[in-house]
Amino acid sequence: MAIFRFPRAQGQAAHSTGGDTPSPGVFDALLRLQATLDIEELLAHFTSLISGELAIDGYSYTGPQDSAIRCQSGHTNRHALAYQLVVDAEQLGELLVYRARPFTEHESMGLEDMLCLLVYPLRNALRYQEALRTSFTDPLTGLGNRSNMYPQIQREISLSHRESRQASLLMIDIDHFKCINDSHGHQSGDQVIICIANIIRSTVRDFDLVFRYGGEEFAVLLVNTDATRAGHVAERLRHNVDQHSCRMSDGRDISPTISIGLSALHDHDTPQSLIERADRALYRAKADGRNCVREYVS
Ligand SMILES: Nc1nc2c(ncn2[C@@H]2O[C@H](COP(=O)(O)OP(=O)(O)OP(=O)(O)O)[C@@H](O)[C@H]2O)c(=O)[nH]1
Repeated sequence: MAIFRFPRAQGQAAHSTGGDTPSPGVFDALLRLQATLDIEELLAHFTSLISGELAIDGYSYTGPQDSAIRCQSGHTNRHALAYQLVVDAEQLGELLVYRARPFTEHESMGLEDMLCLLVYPLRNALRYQEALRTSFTDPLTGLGNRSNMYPQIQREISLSHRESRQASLLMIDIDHFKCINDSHGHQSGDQVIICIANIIRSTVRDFDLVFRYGGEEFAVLLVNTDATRAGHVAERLRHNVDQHSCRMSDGRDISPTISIGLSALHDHDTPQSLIERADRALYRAKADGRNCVREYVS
């Protein structure tokens, strides 16, 4: 894979001979590339821009490490041009374009000229996506945060209604967490929150939605799960936490417990009404002595 660095070093100047003033077509393409922060849309503009010079069958793009960004369009084929994109030493991921016929030297030089138009808009789009991701993520646990939770639950409610499937919500609270903070310190409290978040994530399925609701409280939307099955999941989760000791960085172990409130999705639920019922069930679990699961009953 070639490394495409921008700005280019001297001697690697653009290959085109058209002078410094961009042609109206290139200027127009530049405007379109700069008008979007959506990576898929950006790459679609870019591939339509290069298609005048270079017939390709498809492309694939992988964002920088840890970004989980993957886009592809069309199909792969026998021959590929592959570039690792770097701008001002910042890694922007890898782009591959495919087709059946081999690429000529002239075509690969042409593509490299076009990549000069892509890299800054791509960097802007990646930074924007990262800012979005950060604003929706709880920095302590890496789970979705509360502002991420409402739109995601709303989306899942709509899907569940449309596809006539069930869903259930668990509200989870660490018991006597104030005592943990008071006896072991706030930092250990944070480590307990991380430990519980990890147990929750590893107990539920990958496509269930897990959020840190705030403080020592979590919410889990169990997708395609009725109240009976949600009760089993909640009990397994409670049991897993009860049986686990959280190892602190100073070597001490803390053994927290959790209380769980459960509510199944109703026909006319909003995220708020579903959360409110699960919260009431959670209060009942606390009132019943903690370290237990309670389902909302009207
Ligand atoms: N370490 C740490 N503590 C937090 C965080 N967020 C909230 N807390 C603390 O969590 C504690 C919650 O206490 P309470 O709401 O009284 O609940 P509790 O002690 O768990 O009691 P029950 O829920 O009734 O079992 C408070 O002392 C908060 O300051 C956090 O991010 N880290």
